[in-house]
Amino acid sequence: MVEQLLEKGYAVNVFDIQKRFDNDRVQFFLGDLCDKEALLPALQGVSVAFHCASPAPSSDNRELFYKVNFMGTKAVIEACKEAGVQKLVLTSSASVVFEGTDIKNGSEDLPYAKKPIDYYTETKILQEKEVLSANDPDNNFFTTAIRPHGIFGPRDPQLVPILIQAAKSGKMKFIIGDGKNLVDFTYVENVVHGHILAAENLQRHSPLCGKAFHITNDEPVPFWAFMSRILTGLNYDPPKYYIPYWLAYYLALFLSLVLWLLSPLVTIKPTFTPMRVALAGTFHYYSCERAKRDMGYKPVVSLDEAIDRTLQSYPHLRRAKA
Ligand SMILES: NC(=O)C1=CN([C@@H]2O[C@H](COP(=O)(O)OP(=O)(O)OC[C@H]3O[C@@H](n4cnc5c(N)ncnc54)[C@H](OP(=O)(O)O)[C@@H]3O)[C@@H](O)[C@H]2O)C=CC1
Ligand SMILES: CC(C)CCC[C@@H](C)[C@H]1CC[C@H]2C3=C(CC[C@]12C)[C@@]1(C)CCC(=O)C[C@@H]1CC3
Repeated sequence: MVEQLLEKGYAVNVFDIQKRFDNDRVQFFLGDLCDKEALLPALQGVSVAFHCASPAPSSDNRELFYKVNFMGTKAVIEACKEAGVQKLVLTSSASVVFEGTDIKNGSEDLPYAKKPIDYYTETKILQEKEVLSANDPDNNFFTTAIRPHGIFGPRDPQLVPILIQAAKSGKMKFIIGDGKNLVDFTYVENVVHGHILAAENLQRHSPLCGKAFHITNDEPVPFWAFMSRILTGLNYDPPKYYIPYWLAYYLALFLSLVLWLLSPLVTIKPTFTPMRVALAGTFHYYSCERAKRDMGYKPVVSLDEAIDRTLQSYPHLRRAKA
């Protein structure tokens, strides 16, 4: 996000809880977004704020999600209003409508999940509702939400590293379900492109005000074909045995129950959580027609090119050939 904004000639302030990069062209502010007072200096003189922070879904910490995604988002909104920021673009998630059952070409009109698959998703819903309802043209404050899905690309600490870690420990042997379920994986540059278009098109009377938009690669792929391509691209064997979806789901549920019972004694993070099994074994792809129509969105990097660039960016995860 920072790199594309700078490339387009925008001045950028970054607010984050840890400093993970150095760039002379960026003003960096260190702090917790739950602290409104800490946010204010970063927002002085700013016209657009992008709120992309969240604890990682794998942290599975209900209180932390509630504190950062819900209470923290309220603090971000208050701070934006107090500092005179005119536009707030939230990074939401397409998962706000996902309940663990198939979604095919889902539109933004699907209702929020009544039974979200985890605490992360539960608080992404609360967060999105807060941001969209804060849209207030009378006070010159405009809000919108971008809902990406399955973000991947260079430097992402989740998708490829978690997959390769699982392969290294011999856990990537099984295809969950029949392997035909289509899913969206979205290249990070397309996600960023959608955010910047949203900011540029968000203004009084625009259809973006108070609304959510899917941003995807617009090329749904079978979940297991995508995983296999990443694995083989980094010299790991693709999974080849099939396990029925419900068997995998109930095994993961049972495992999480056992680990919860053992949690006073030992903390173990399982690779196959019920949430990951649900994501691996169902259809979940979304239409980005509304973003095309209302902000002129079109993916700028194709899935093929995105996978190649991603594979090249992780030389340290490549397995040496025997
Ligand atoms: N990855 C995906 O597939 C998808 C992600 N999203 C959303 O995209 C956004 C970015 O996610 P992603 O790039 O994956 O995750 P990252 O972990 O890379 O980015 C989130 C950032 O938020 C920071 N952060 C967490 N808590 C706070 C806090 N209290 N105050 C300030 N900063 C904080 C994190 O810091 P630190 O790492 O130090 O905790 C991290 O730098 C999130 O809103 C996520 O919900 C939506 C759909 C799909
Ligand atoms: C062990 C394997 C079965 C799976 C390894 C890859 C997974 C780590 C990823 C596959 C789909 C990804 C995904 C997300 C995180 C990483 C995966 C589970 C999200 C949950 C991230 C946050 C969101 O908002 C939705 C994403 C859906 C897809």
